[in-house]
Amino acid sequence: MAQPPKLIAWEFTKSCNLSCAHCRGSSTSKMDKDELSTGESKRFIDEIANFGKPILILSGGEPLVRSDIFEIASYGTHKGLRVVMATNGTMVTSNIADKLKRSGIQRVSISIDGATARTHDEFRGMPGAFEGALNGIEILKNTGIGIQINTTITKRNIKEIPDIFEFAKNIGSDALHIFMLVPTGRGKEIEKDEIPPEEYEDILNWFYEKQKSSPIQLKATCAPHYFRIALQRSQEENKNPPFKKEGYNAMTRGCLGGTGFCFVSSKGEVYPCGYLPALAGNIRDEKFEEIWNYSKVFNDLRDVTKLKGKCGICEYKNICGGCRARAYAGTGDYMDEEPYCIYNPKQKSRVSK
Ligand code: HEM
Ligand SMILES: C[C@H]1O[C@@H](n2cnc3c(N)ncnc32)[C@H](O)[C@@H]1O
Ligand code: MET
Ligand code: SF4
Repeated sequence: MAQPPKLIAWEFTKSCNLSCAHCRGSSTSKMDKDELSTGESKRFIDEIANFGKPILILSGGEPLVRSDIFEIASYGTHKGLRVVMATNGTMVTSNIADKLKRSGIQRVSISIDGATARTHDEFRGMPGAFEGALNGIEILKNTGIGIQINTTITKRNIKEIPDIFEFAKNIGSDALHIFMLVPTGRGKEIEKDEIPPEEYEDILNWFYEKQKSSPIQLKATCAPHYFRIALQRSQEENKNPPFKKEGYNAMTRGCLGGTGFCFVSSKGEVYPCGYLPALAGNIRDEKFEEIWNYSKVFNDLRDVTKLKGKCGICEYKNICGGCRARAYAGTGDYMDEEPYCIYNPKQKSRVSK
């Protein structure tokens, strides 16, 4: 039987006050009537808590758009889950930050996609989004909630990443997590803004160098080949790889979709991650535990022998495994090779297609 998930990201609502260029959920201000109700949300938390004790990421859309978010966060905390929230930061007020704190939320991620207001606002589709996020960060910090900065890397901000790192340190955040643009949802429309594979390699090597002396945690999410790079580099340097196994700063394996992580949509659909539209089931029809244990897609993802192309013959397939969402976006097959990796596996045997 599979281990219960260590992390669940929950699109608590699809609705959002922004309309970012890359948004995987294609979120807008439109409210969806079919979202899980407060009661359904609590029953979902009961199911999760009876099964495991994962970190529950309340995400969206913009989770603060829903007024029952505090009730749900408190409910999760009381059931023994570590509840965190992902927000664009623009809706945070002192009152909201107090309620988040009281609901037991210990860390909140705020997305910052540029070191300047201009880059961030253009990407996030709203003038003032940068100021709003900075204001939100300040308030959350004053309330004593831990801050994580989430940054999606694209051609539009690649040159600003060192400044975003400085920014994340200066505002006293606990962590900077970088995300790689996945061409899904509205992200499909800005596919041209994906940085080329060689630049991925450069930025992830830069990231590896920085994490050696960084006072804040640096984590590359959805860049599974960071694990290959960090392993290659640490072997060259005769060092242990820089990965923690437990807690908020854990990094265990390249892609955790289906093995340690899953995504639940606002309508209760369960997916390996928010960027891979391969449906595993719906919590309205089946128990979450059954979907997690028995769905085809999760079982496929747990079996590295099913990986195709160069991922299938790669000596790093157990710790990297490629981005399954990017493979799916490229060919429609989520077990196909990761298209944004420049590494050539040593084994030259026949590549299964
Ligand atoms: C919307 C915001 C967030 C999203 C979409 C997100 C997404 C993800 C994803 C997709 C993974 C799995 C890595 C992979 O499959 O490549 C992950 C891992 C993780 N995230 Fe986040 N995350 C968010 C916010 C947070 C927050 C706020 C925290 C902590 C307070 C956090 C802590 C972690 C940890 C501990 C892991 C596990 C890493 C491992 O064991 O390898 N994340 N996140
Ligand atoms: C949780 C994080 O996911 C980011 N995010 C939203 N859509 C995409 C996408 N298509 N590709 C990569 N990251 C994305 C948000 O900007 C937020 O920072
Ligand atoms: N709206 C939040 C953010 O921008 C969380 C979800 S993004 C798909 O970070
Ligand atoms: S990325 Fe987040 S803030 Fe931007 S539109 Fe999507 S849900 Fe809203």
